[in-house]
Amino acid sequence: MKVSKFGGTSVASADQIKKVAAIVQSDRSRKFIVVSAPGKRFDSDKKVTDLLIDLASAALNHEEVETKLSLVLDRYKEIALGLDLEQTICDVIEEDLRLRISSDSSDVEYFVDNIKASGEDNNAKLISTYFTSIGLRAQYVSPKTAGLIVNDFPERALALPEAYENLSELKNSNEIVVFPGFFGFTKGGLLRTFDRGGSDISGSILAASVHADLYENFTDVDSVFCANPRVVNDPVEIEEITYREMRELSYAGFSVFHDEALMPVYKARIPVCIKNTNNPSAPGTKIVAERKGKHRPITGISADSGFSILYVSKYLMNREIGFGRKLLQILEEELISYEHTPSGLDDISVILRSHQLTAEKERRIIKRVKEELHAEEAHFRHEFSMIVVVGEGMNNNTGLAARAATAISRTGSNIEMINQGSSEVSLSFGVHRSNENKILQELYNEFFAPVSVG
Ligand SMILES: Nc1ncnc2c1ncn2[C@@H]1O[C@H](COP(=O)(O)OP(=O)(O)O)[C@@H](O)[C@H]1O
Ligand SMILES: N[C@@H](CC(=O)OP(=O)(O)O)C(=O)O
Repeated sequence: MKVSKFGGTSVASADQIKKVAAIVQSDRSRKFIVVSAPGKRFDSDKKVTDLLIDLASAALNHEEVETKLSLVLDRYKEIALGLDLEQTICDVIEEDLRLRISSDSSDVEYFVDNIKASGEDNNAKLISTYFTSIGLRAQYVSPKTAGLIVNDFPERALALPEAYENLSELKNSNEIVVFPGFFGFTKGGLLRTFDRGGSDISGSILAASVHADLYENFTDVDSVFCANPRVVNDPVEIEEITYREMRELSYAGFSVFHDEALMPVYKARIPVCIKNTNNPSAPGTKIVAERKGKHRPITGISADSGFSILYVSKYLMNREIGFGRKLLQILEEELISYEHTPSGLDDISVILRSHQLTAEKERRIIKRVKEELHAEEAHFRHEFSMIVVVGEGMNNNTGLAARAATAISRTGSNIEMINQGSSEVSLSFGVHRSNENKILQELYNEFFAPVSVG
């Protein structure tokens, strides 16, 4: 049996949801359907999740909410109309949203998560109503009743082990289960959402829980490409990719599949297939434990912005026992996680995601590093991107790092940091954000573009 997740673009309009229904009808093993909130219908459109975030912030600031509420409700109304559904489902959605907006907002994080999650929750209700209306035996299942238990981390919750046991009960369902993605509940019953794009995570948890034969992730592209198709024109399609490779790539920019969605299916050894709702007969990309046959040393190149570098230098740092630990502890106490720590004899750089910083946090960190660690120099630099070259074949291939560095130098860009992942499937370059796209293009030309002879 299969768990099939349909992303925001796949459920953005009535026509898209009709395609989803046809996909479900065409294969009886598609028993678990995980859905996102309605996404973008066209490039300049707004995702319902973003409309809901605007709505939550207006409510929190005691601003007028009716206009923002209508923007959300109109999306569902349009979909319901296009699917010939009765008004009742829109009334259910409106009542639900009004309840969420008028709820106690003293716990701001809970209030925002609760409104954000309504996007998938109400869409799942609507889609199961539509499935039933066309004769499919389907039921909406709430993550609360099903027991998708998560930790108490607002906006970035993680599933707890008991979630898998609870969800495994759904295996016995005689009907198609329509399950909203993106959120779960703490042991105390509080709703918490996953990271943005987290419906992929819900699908993966469900697939691992019910021991699915396949986890299908339906989106709006025929496959995962070896580079972002929004930057590189017509990139090579990836037929098969390993969990390790996909984790590295999706972590650093392949937004097509959330990196946290890999762990549950990886542990349960469930293959994943990324497919296109708009072209379901295309084979898609398979994510597997091991690839067979011959393949290129490089599988993909990703790029992601939003990184900062904390640079610290102190003469004889290499001789000082515990320097690195103390430095990282200062970050830990500011609730900051880090990505890489390239170092020299007398200096160290800590690469981290900029969204975790505030001006106040930066000031405190620099002060402590100078006063407590007696660093001679400590400062933050911002606006960096990470370019990650990934491939299982990299460790048997000498010269790849040199080829990549030479390609980057052809763009005239400076490399701020190089890190060869200890897993030996990745090589990361820290570069200034303004150079990100031209570097990605040049690396693509180096490793993937066909060489013309003659
Ligand atoms: N390497 C890549 N391969 C395929 N798609 C990619 C890649 N990198 C970025 N994307 C983007 O990811 C998009 C699909 O992800 P997303 O917008 O989250 O879809 P969904 O709404 O289905 O969840 C594609 O439209 C594409 O622009
Ligand atoms: N709707 C949520 C969760 C999600 O997974 O969406 P999508 O499938 O559109 O990436 C978001 O926008 O973050």
